[in-house]
Amino acid sequence: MTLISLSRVVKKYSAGAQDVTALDDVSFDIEPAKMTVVLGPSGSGKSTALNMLGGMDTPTSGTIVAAGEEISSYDDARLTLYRREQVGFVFQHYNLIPNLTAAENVGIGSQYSRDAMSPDDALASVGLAGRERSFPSELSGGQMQRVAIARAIAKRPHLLLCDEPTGALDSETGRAVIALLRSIAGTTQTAVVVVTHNVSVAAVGDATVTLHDGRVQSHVEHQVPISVEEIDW
Ligand SMILES: Nc1ncnc2c1ncn2[C@@H]1O[C@H](COP(=O)(O)OP(=O)(O)OP(=O)(O)O)[C@@H](O)[C@H]1O
Repeated sequence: MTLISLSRVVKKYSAGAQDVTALDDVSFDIEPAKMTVVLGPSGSGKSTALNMLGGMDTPTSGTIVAAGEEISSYDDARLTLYRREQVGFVFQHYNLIPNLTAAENVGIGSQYSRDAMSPDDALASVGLAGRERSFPSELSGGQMQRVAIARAIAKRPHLLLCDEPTGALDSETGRAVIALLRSIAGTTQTAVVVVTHNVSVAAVGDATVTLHDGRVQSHVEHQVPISVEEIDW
């Protein structure tokens, strides 16, 4: 079963007098309960594809269908609801609010959700029980990223989008974060999408979509993904 499908998606930006084609006839599916890695060099269209999946931007042409709804035809108000109810976001630099505790940061991510996990439960699920009252400055990079993941999953999103989630972490901490993201996909119905330019992370996922110059260069399913210990960082 597919959670979200991009079909023949084109995204053009106007940059001064010139148009930039960030996505050029891109089609791929994202499955629930799986981790999909989106790989590609700088400028290949990874963030643009993530923005499309997350309803942060709309295509110039083509369609995006999420859970049976054509979100590419949504107006801003419906896209906001889609993001709020169905999508969790994790960023390279965590984006935590410095003067709020870990639990308060997590609570902010799910304040509009009806069926959210409590911040304490969400933090426990990422291995941070006991750190609820810590401020971001009292946490390591890996712990801050775990708080950010707890914030993203507390509302029980269908889709968890992670843009370079290990980009600011050392290899050991990065492996642990990838292991956590994979276990979230494995233990819930959440579709996890990880954007990276680290080629070795790709084989850890259930599928890898490789972009190049805004086009899908390859889409590979891994029947037996490698373990995080095997990542050659
Ligand atoms: N808002 C925008 N306005 C104009 N051009 C844009 C905009 N956003 C992206 N682009 C262009 O679209 C192309 C794809 O950009 P995108 O950020 O999706 O690539 P990326 O693979 O995520 O790169 P990186 O790994 O460096 O983040 C690039 O040529 C970029 O300059």
